Amino acid sequence: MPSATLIPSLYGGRRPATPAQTNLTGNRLPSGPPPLRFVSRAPPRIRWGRMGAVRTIDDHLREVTALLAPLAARLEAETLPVSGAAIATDPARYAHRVLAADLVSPSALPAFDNSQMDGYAVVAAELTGATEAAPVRLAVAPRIAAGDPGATHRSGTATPVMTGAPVPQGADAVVQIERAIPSRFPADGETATVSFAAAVAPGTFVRPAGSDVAAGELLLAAGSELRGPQYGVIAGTGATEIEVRRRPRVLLVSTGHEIRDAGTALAPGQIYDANTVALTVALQAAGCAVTPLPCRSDDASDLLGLLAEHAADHDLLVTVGGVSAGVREVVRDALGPRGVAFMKVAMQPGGPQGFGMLRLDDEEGAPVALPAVCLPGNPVSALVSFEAFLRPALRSAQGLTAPLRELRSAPAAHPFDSPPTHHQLRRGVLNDQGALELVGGPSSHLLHSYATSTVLVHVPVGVTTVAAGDRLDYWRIDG
Ligand SMILES: Nc1nc2c(c(=O)[nH]1)N[C@H]1C(S)=C(S)[C@@H](COP(=O)(O)OP(=O)(O)OC[C@H]3O[C@@H](n4cnc5c(N)ncnc54)[C@H](O)[C@@H]3O)O[C@H]1N2
Ligand code: MOO
Repeated sequence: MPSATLIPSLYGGRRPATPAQTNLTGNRLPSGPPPLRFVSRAPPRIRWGRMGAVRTIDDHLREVTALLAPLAARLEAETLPVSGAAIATDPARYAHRVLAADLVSPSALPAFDNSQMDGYAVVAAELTGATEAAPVRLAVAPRIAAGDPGATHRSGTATPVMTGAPVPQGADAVVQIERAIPSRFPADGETATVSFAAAVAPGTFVRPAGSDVAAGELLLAAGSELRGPQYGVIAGTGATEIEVRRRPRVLLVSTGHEIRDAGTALAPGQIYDANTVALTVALQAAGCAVTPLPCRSDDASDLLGLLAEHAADHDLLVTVGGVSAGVREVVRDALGPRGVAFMKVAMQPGGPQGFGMLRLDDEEGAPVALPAVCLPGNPVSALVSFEAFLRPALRSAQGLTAPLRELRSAPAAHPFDSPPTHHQLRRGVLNDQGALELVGGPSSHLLHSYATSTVLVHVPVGVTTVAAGDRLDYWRIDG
């Protein structure tokens, strides 16, 4: 079985952050202990290559997280009604929401002591000494069903109670109907007695009031991600509305003059746009409201025109493509002179990256500052970069208590080589033996391989050869 290692650092950084550190855009990094720190995770049987000075995944994640951190203050609370009808009517409104403030339970769950079984409520002390040879016989009291008001228990009786029914005051245990003699409830109006051939411990099959959550107790902490169970327990306490964080509004601009929408005819050399769709879904799953506006031009002025029109309505710009070393790199050309830095992370895929506080004028000439994260255009590079940097940074900015995916480790199913100068994030699946099988090669155009994978497998910087059985870190990407 794969072992779980719930540590914050995924990848291993090379230098600790100091309180005075600033990032590439001049923003001061948070002081105190860095949230993501170097943890040596060298598996013993992996051969290590030479380590150069590299920008690690942790280094880059720390800076992207710092860039997005001020978003938190802008994501004010909004009220969300909670009901099955509201959720069924507008499911998108309820997906991937984050609680804005601690939620205190308005009532106790369960609200009253109730029965966990269909059976007889009794006073346990009255069954002391009951045996098959000498059963204890009690008169049957009027039946209590779920939804009936509570009753007061009379000594010397056993009260038929159904699952969820209030246990009558004074009774302290429930005996399942199967253990009663006879093992069926008397008919309506029938005067009867019931016998018990064994003692019962006090508290048996009684669900005490407040045993799940007490009134006034913390129900869910600020930063909780709301899924079915969370909405369920909120409704169960009787709460009808909650405060959630406003979604970050993300302007998603995939670039490239050769890119076209599916459904249109392609000229030679053109390709369909996979990145806009994949990243729209990925950003939505990270809680964002996404505006996908592709830029089908490699001309920086076209991109700047699009940004001038839409920047002010958004909290974050995510671009895809146009960041490497070609003749015209539209994102570099347009954003480089306006506050965004471009660099290489020692990671494959996802080497070329950009981020910073973009400063430009809107259509009316008013200055706008917008955090920008610029991902490389190869589809696998874009998605892996999203996983490694943007997803955790966005989740941190929304105050989520667990911004990172759970990191686990498992043995490699087969041997493979790795470039020692780069972290590798290979795509793979866990096989039936719990070992990691790679899917496809390392190249970053292999989107189908990514789409049929369920995990990202991390091979650290310095590793040249992985043998079958070497333990590697991985995290799931299928949820
Ligand atoms: N001389 C160098 N060339 C390249 C380097 C380098 O360091 N030196 N880095 C390589 C790496 S690594 C990557 S990753 C890419 C990044 O390139 P860009 O961010 O500039 O992206 P593009 O050139 O625009 O596109 C790359 C690739 O991906 C395809 N693409 C782009 N957008 C989409 C989309 N929306 N849907 C589907 N496919 C898309 C595009 O057609 C290209 O094939 O640069 C390397 N080159
Ligand atoms: O490193 Mo690029 O992001 O793979 O192809």
